[in-house]
Amino acid sequence: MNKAIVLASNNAGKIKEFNTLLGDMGIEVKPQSEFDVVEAEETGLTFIENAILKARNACAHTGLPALADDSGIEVDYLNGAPGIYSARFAGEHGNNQANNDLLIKKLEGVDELERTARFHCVLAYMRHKDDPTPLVFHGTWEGRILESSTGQEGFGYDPIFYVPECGCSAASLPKEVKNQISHRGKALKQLFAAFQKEGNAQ
Ligand SMILES: O=c1nc[nH]c2c1ncn2[C@H]1C[C@H](O)[C@@H](COP(=O)(O)OP(=O)(O)OP(=O)(O)O)O1
Ligand SMILES: [Mg+2]
Repeated sequence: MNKAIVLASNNAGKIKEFNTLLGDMGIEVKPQSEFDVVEAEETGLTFIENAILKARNACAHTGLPALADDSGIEVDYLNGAPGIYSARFAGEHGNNQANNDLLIKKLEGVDELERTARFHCVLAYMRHKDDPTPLVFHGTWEGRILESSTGQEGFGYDPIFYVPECGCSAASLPKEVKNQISHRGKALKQLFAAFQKEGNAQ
């Protein structure tokens, strides 16, 4: 029997997307809250390091394989900020409203053509806490920062992220559409292909 995979995230928005996407792939994950995993400190300087820190922490606490996601938004006009600090851009971790307000403020008066940005998602899958070869995948999603929020779906920076390929904000997209084309969707497709190649890494 396959062992359960722990999803090393406490972000409700991410967890929803993972449940849908992984469910479609026939992979079952359980959020780390079900195992009372204490949140890892994100002390890395890259998405890759932070994703591995989170996955390793969940493996260590549960003895199970774990999948972690470290993600964020890179804004060209701000030389890549907020980047790995996206969740704590305005100070308090996970205050989406404050983060979005600050980003809009920092881009006040900046021309549309200079508001380019992209989401990054790095996934790390570790089979056990000492796994020396974690599976690591990276997906990106290109867009630009809007001048105000629009749309009710998604989470985080979605209401201020304009998606040129769709002509609306990420938060205006139906969930299924976002999941197909987002940074997370792209990274997960790579993970799924690797699982299939390994003959089910679970
Ligand atoms: O699809 C997305 N749509 C909108 N915003 C997004 C997305 N993907 C990442 N983001 C933002 C949210 C948060 O500001 C940061 C992730 O920070 P990150 O540390 O990876 O996640 P987190 O602390 O919220 O949860 P956890 O570490 O428990 O997985 O990027
Ligand atoms: Mg985090």
